[in-house]
Amino acid sequence: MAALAGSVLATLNSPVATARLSAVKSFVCRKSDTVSCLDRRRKVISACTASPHSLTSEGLPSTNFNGVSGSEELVLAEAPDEESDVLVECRDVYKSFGEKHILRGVSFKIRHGEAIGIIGPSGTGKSTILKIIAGLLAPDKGDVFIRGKKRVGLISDEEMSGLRIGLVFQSAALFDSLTVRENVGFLLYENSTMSEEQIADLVTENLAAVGLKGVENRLPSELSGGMKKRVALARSIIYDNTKDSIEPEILLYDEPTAGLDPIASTVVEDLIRSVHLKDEDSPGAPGKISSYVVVTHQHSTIRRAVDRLLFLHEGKVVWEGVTEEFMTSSNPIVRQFATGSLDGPIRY
Ligand SMILES: Nc1ncnc2c1ncn2[C@@H]1O[C@H](COP(=O)(O)OP(=O)(O)OP(=O)(O)O)[C@@H](O)[C@H]1O
Repeated sequence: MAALAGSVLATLNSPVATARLSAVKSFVCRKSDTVSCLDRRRKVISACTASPHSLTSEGLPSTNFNGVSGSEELVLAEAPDEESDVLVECRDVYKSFGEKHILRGVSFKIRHGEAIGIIGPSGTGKSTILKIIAGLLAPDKGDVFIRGKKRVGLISDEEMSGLRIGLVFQSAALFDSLTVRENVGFLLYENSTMSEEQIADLVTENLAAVGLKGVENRLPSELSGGMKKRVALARSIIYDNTKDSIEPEILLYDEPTAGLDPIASTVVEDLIRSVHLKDEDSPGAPGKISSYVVVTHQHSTIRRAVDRLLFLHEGKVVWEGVTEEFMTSSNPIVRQFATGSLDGPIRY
C-alpha cells in the first residue's frame, strides 16, 4: 500500500490531492499491521476498481484479508479439462456465512465474449458469487478456474497479469475524500505512465460516456446516488489507451442500474454493451471488455445488457437460458420471477 499511495502522490502533486491521498493511505494502513496485509489490499484495490472503504463496508468478513496467512499465496494448477475460450469457471462452489448456507454447489462457465446476467431472489448469493469470481472471497468448497488454472487463495498480481477482473460494487464505493477526477483516474495515476493532462482528458471522456459533464472537481458527497453509480462505472471502464495490447478483461457489475431513473438506466445499459470487446470488423470503436457479468433485478437491464442468464435459487443455478427465453420459459421459478407473481415456488 505504501507503494500505491506513494506513486499516486507523486502524480497528484497538488497539496489538496496530497492531503486527501494521505488520508486514504492512513485509512488503509490503520487496519493493517503487516506488510503482506497491506500488499494484499493493494492488489484488491487495483483489481476491483473499488475503494478500501467499500471493501469493508460491503460486508466482507475481515477474515478475508486478515485470516489469510503469509504462506497462502495464489497457486495455479492445470485444470483437467481446459477449454481455450473459457475465462472463468466456477465448479461446484459452496459458501456459508455462519449457519447461513448460501451457495450450495454453483457451477457455470464464463466464455470469452459472453454477456451474462445473474438473476434470482434477494439473498440467494448473487453478490457473493461475484466476490468469489473477483477473488475477494474464497469458496468453502469447490473450485474457481481462471483461464483453465485453478485459483487457490485470494486475488494476486500473477493472476491479474493473465486476466483482469474488475468488480463494480452495488454501492458506488468511491473514495469520499477524492474528487471525481481522482476517483475515476485512480488506477491510471497509480499504474500508468500517462501524464496528468492525458489522464484528465480521458477522465472527462469517460465521464461524458456515462452522461456526466463538468463534475470532475466535485467530491462524491456533492453527487446524487445515481451520479455516484455512473462515476463508479466510468472508473471501471477507463483504461490506458496509450498501450497497444489490451489484456482480456472481465467486468462484474453488481446491480449497476438499481436506483437509477429509466433513462439513466438505458444510458448505463448501453454503456455496458458499448465497452464490450467487438470484432475488428464491427462498426464503431472496439470495446476492451472480453466478457461481463451483470447481477440485476431490472427487466430493462436483462433485455438490453445481457445475452445469457443464470438463475440462482437456493444456492444453485436452477435455470440457464438466453435472454429471449426468460419471458417465455415454462419453468415455474422463472415464470414467477419474470411476472413478479406471489404464487409459485419462490416463497418470501
Ligand atoms: N460477509 C458476510 N457475512 C455474513 N453474511 C453475509 C456476508 N455476505 C453476504 N452475507 C449473507 O449472504 C446472503 C447472500 O447475500 P448476497 O448479497 O450475496 O445476496 P444477493 O443475492 O446478492 O442479494 P440481493 O439481491 O438482495 O442483493 C445474505 O443473507 C447476506 O446477508
